[in-house]
Amino acid sequence: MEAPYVIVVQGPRNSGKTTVIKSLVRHYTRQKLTDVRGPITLRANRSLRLCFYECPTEMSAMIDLAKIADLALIVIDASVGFELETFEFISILQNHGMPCVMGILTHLDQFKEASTLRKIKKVMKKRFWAEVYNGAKLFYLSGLKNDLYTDREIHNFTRFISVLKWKEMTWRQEHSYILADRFEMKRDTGESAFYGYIRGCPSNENNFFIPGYGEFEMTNISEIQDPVPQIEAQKKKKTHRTLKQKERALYAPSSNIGMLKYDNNTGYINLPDQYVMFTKHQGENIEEFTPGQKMVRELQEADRTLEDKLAQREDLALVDDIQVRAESSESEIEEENHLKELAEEIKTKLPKKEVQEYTINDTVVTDLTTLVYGKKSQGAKKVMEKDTLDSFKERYKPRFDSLDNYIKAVKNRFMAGSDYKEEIEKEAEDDMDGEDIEKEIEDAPKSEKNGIPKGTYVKIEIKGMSEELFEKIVPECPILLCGLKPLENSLGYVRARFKKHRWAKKILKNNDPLVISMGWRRFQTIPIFCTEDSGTDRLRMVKYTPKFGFCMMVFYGPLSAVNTPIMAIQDLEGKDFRISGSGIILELNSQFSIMKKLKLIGEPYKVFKNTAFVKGMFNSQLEVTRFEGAKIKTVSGIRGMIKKSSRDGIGPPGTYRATFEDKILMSDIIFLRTYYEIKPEKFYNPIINYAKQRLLKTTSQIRTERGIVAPDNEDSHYNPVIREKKEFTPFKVPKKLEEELPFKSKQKLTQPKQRDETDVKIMLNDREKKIAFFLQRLGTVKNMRVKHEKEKKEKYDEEIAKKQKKEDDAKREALSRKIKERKMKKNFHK
Ligand SMILES: Nc1nc2c(ncn2[C@@H]2O[C@H](COP(=O)(O)OP(=O)(O)OP(=O)(O)O)[C@@H](O)[C@H]2O)c(=O)[nH]1
Repeated sequence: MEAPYVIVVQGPRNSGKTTVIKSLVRHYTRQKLTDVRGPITLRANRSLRLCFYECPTEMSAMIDLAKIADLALIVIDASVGFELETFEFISILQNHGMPCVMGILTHLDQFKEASTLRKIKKVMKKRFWAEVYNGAKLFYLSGLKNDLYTDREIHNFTRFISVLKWKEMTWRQEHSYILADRFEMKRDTGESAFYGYIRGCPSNENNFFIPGYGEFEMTNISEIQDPVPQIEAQKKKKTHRTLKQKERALYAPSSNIGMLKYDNNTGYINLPDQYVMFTKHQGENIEEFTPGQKMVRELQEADRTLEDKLAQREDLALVDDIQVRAESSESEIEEENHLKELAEEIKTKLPKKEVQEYTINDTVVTDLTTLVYGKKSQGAKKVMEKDTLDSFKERYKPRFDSLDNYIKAVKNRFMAGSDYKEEIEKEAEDDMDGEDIEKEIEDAPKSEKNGIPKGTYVKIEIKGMSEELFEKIVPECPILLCGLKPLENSLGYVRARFKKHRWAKKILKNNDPLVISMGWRRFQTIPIFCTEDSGTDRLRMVKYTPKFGFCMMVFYGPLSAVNTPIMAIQDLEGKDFRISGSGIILELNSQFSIMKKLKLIGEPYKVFKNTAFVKGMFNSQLEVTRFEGAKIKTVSGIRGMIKKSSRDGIGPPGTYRATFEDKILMSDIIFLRTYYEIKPEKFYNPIINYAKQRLLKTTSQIRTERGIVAPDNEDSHYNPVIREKKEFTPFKVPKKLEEELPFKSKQKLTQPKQRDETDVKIMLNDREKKIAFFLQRLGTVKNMRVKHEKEKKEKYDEEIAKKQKKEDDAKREALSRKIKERKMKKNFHK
């Protein structure tokens, strides 16, 4: 049986998480929640039970809930857009197994224009798909009605939930856990009890780990009545699909449902006025009441207890032990007959010997609980009558010499202990065949071996949680009781593949503390980043995580199985994107050897042929002796070996003699590559929920807090490297030698033509050739058209110019004629 599926409703502040849960609860149960706190379990339909949990924005709660969510509802306020919490939560989900995810877009009523709304929906959907996966479901809740989302939209939404394919996750299948929906503390014994469904795998834990609180020893686990039992288990026949009103169930002990309210230790019944039936009203007529109501009213009006009343009556008394001798009534006889029939039936199925002990004795009436478990039962007491007991003893004399032995034998029958197994095995030799025994042995210890099955509602009592600690538990933050595997209880070193999150602002620095979420645990540790040198098994330390790629991370902490995902956070309460990176466990070990690369640099002191004295690499003769035989190299690539420390007088202390494969230059730099082993810090600090925790700070956090400037090392500055161009003397080949050389190696008078690098010949396929040819033709047509138009325009311009010229000539002629005429007139007057 599956426990109710956990639906985590997550979103930034005021995005509408509470309203979504309230609307869903109203849809499923027709009940109104006044506040939303802790897990809310309800029956969605005949075969589906759901448990809603509103996720707070605290990182710890987000991590814990992401680990147990079967469906994550991500509520996004469309009027604000995507916020960091949403991205963080999606990241955490992806890291811890990625359950089903659905998005809900709220506050859409704030967009008045339809076109804007359409655009917003489109943009948000695209972004959501990019973050989650292509095709992820995103719902639009377009507004409120009576402070809840509209029935139609919620109805459509729930249809998707009811047909959802719930994912199975490896981590959960291997671990059992409980999301506590109620908790209480027995102050006298100091034991605290947590109630919830067993999830994941069957539980057979002795200890439970509560993330944020620590590990506690379990004192008792008991199955109790399921507050929202599954209907299918009760009724096999399916009569209807939808739930009847009385089949709707809601269990939300931390929320206020109106009728029931629990605080840490007490439960209250809060009855609305319309349901108050038996409170006395003024002027009521008792004669109109039903007989039942009358009896209640009489009891309410009684002024003395039954005991007081009896005390006054001498003829009556209460007795503690009542001996019962059953008078055989008709129905009892019938029942006995039935039992006899049953016994006969058993006899035919079981071996004779086995049945003998259990033959139903119609005269034996006894308290089985006392007989079997040695405790007195709380119900009515029945005792064995003496004469019956004698006949009982008589009957079993041959097999059991005393009643005690018989009782012991019967007890053994009820216990899955060794006695039982031994006896069965012994009997099997006599008269049972092998198959039956195997089956019985298998059946007997099953409940012990496999634990309490998942989906069972249990009460878990633990000890060791102080009252002070218990007071700190609030239903708003999830309380998980997680089972741990033996490996997960031990500490050691973990090697993981790690990648900085692309949104983490800064690359992570070696030895800076990190909060790691791994398995059920959250803890702070000091990691060392390293890479695996290619071709070797060496782990080489790197100072920072790469900006984009993967690297290794080694840290100390509680162990988890290989391939368990991990997630790292540097600042739990930071304002920027809080997730620093993620990875996966590759290896567990008691120690890892990480090497730090060291490059020692020296320069030649004196150079002989292939031998040179090198100074500046070491400071003393002793240092040199440790490195005798080590390989060295010059920057120009000439390899060599350290031979011996130089004799006194040659060079400064630490100078040594080395041989090279070629003669080195005085200007060469010689370097020696060595490795220095470093050990990761043995630091592990579990994250707690119940108090403000002192966490280790990074160096940069301390510097910022105290206003300390980072030390400025001149050597660490990046300076532009300016290299003078070296002029080499031209290479001369003696004339005689050149004459003997083949033509290929002779110096050429003309240099070969330099190929233009940009001139790359493109090989076209047939289709591309066709396209190119077509484009070329189009180009020709276009060019012709342009040419034609140009000619036409030139012609037109020419004509216009000609016309203009003609007009100008005519004007000029007319003007000159006029001038001539005036002159002639003047001359005539003279
Ligand atoms: N106009 C409008 N208001 C909404 C919508 N959804 C929620 N609200 C309002 O937004 C406010 C916050 O809603 P809640 O459901 O309390 O949001 P929450 O995410 O639970 O808030 P916290 O619990 O404070 O983080 C309430 O006043 C709601 O009535 C919506 O779709 N449209």
